[in-house]
Amino acid sequence: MNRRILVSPSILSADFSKLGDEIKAVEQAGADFLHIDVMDGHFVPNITIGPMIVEACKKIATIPLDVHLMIAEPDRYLEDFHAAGANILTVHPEATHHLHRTLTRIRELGMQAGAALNPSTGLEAVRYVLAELDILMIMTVNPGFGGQSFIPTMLEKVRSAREMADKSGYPIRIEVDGGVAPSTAPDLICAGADIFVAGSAVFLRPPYSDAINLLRSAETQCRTGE
Ligand SMILES: O=C(CO)[C@H](O)[C@H](O)COP(=O)(O)O
Repeated sequence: MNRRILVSPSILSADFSKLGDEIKAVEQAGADFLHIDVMDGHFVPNITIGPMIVEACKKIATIPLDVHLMIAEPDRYLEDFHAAGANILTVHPEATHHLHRTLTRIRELGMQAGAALNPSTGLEAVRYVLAELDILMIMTVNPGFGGQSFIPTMLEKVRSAREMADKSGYPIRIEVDGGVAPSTAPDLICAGADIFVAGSAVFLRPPYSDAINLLRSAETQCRTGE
């Protein structure tokens, strides 16, 4: 297991009254990406932020913006999020009729393409688009809210996703989102995850550098079986 673990703090758990400072703080604490959860109150029950806020984040952040679209008909907004400064754009196959076309367009625009699977969605949803994928995100909670409990059966799904990605021969990263914490991180790394989205485990556990290092150090526990 030689993959470097990347940490993508989710600003959903940040203090929005001082978002700029929060972004600078997680960057200084060693975050690899900045995770931005876009929710439309339709595909998921919650409503969060749109391209305008992504654009504002881009003015502050120097690390890549990892934008997760939890919205219906994401194809309508790919250009907007690209213009706003997204570096990675992740969509849900459950929300688009033509995933292959969506992923292709994301890459054409110059962004990395991600597909996120709800807990109940099987890996078959992405099997035939692996060539178009940079990141496969396994949702380890039902999308919509921060601070939910990790769904234990998702571990097996992460393992199968890693196997499928490795067999494909494409350099696909496995990102996990939801309930990622020091208690769940070692098993997730052992199962093959290499990008951690973490909202409450970072923003609600200052100092942020300790929180991020704690998640990364789970790698050692996996290697040694501690
Ligand atoms: O997509 C999400 C929820 O739908 C999130 O990224 C969420 O912010 C993760 O939060 P936590 O780390 O607190 O579980």
